Amino acid sequence: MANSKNYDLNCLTISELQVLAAERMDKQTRDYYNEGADSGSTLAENISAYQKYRIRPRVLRDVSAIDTSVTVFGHKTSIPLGIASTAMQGLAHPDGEIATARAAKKLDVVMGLSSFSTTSLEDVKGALGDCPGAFQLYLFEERAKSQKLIQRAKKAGYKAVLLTVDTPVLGRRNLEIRNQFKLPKHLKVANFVSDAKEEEGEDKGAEAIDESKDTKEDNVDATGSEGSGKRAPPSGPITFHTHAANPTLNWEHDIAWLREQCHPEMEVWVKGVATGEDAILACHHGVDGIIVSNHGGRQLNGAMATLDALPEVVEAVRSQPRPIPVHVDGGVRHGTDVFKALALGADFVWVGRPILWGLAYKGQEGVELCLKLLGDEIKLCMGLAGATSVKDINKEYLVKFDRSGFVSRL
Ligand SMILES: Cc1cc2nc3c(=O)[nH]c(=O)nc-3n(C[C@H](O)[C@H](O)[C@H](O)COP(=O)(O)O)c2cc1C
Ligand SMILES: CC(C)CC(=O)C(=O)O
Repeated sequence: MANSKNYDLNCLTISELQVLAAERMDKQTRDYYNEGADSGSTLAENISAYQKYRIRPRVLRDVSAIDTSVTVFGHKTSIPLGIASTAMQGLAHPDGEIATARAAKKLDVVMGLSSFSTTSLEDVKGALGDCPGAFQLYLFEERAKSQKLIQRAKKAGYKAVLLTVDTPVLGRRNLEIRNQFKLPKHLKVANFVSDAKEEEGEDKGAEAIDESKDTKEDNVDATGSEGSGKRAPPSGPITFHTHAANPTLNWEHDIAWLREQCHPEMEVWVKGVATGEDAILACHHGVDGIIVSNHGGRQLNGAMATLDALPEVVEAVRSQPRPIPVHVDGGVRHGTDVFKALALGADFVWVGRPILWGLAYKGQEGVELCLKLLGDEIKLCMGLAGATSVKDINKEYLVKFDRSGFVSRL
């Protein structure tokens, strides 16, 4: 019998964690965390895409020692899975990103931190200690603000900047609109407090970043467009509805600038690539790595599932003279999903919502539980499939089913 004393018997799977978390979140938070854009079909397909593949287990391979470690951002980490950057974790639990960082440190897992965190990037890095952190960047049209943030991330010791590239405009999230999403007054978008203070004067700082003043219209249209095609760059206090999206982002103008700001201390990654063409451009523009992502199905609904986009990105990158690492996120809910993504060529996998569910369930302990469940599942899957190290996992371990149920080798 499995050693049950190490487990939370109320929560043995990520699906159970999702249910337990849902009971603990208020409606606005639950809807904001869980929804996808529009009908949510890309969110659903991110998850179901994993069911198109089955594992071909190999036997008699001596799996008495299994090594799940991999090197990411120059650091050897315990599992081939990291914590994806998700905004405003203070909504899930009072300890917010600090609880997540402590869990990451304890289990030696890489953490991505959102620009729009409710704890400052310095405090989060403090909690992470030597554990590697990657800072997710929304590059604002007003570059000076982003430049400051990049310098702060560098000084704090983040290993990489993950530039989010799938948000030229914000996707349409209907529950967020219907709920008239507002950051509760006790929370703040912590990385921009000092900007607000400088602009508005010390006493007005907190007020200047108060998302609770968002209007319904802000939620509907984050581009500032008035329907004429003309738009003004966002101004005033930095809130996610006004500043996260940047329709001017482009390869020529922004990537070289970002590399100059970050190198050599921090790597520059692009998060949100979903095609072979863009993967090749990423290589040409000298980025250090790619995260295949569709923002957890929160941006372009109707986009391919990330697992379906992964093979063309991997193939494109491998065709280049200087291949760069390829990571993937979206829909990962079990260790076997991680195994399948690795088998399709990903070097590493990130997980978003399940971490938020862990946080909502029990703060740091809940995030640890989430990571432990996934980590144990990865190790178990490797053992049962006959793979003793992550580098050995390749497409020979998979078959794919098509719609008619036909099974093919890859
Ligand atoms: C509530 C929520 C907030 C998010 N915030 C950000 C963010 O601030 N920056 C970003 O690049 N991605 C953000 N993401 C996307 C995640 O980084 C990641 O791509 C996605 O969650 C992966 O899908 P999964 O949730 O199915 O694992 C967010 C996702 C969720 C669910
Ligand atoms: C736009 C954000 C600041 C948060 C985000 O990326 C998300 O809600 O998906």
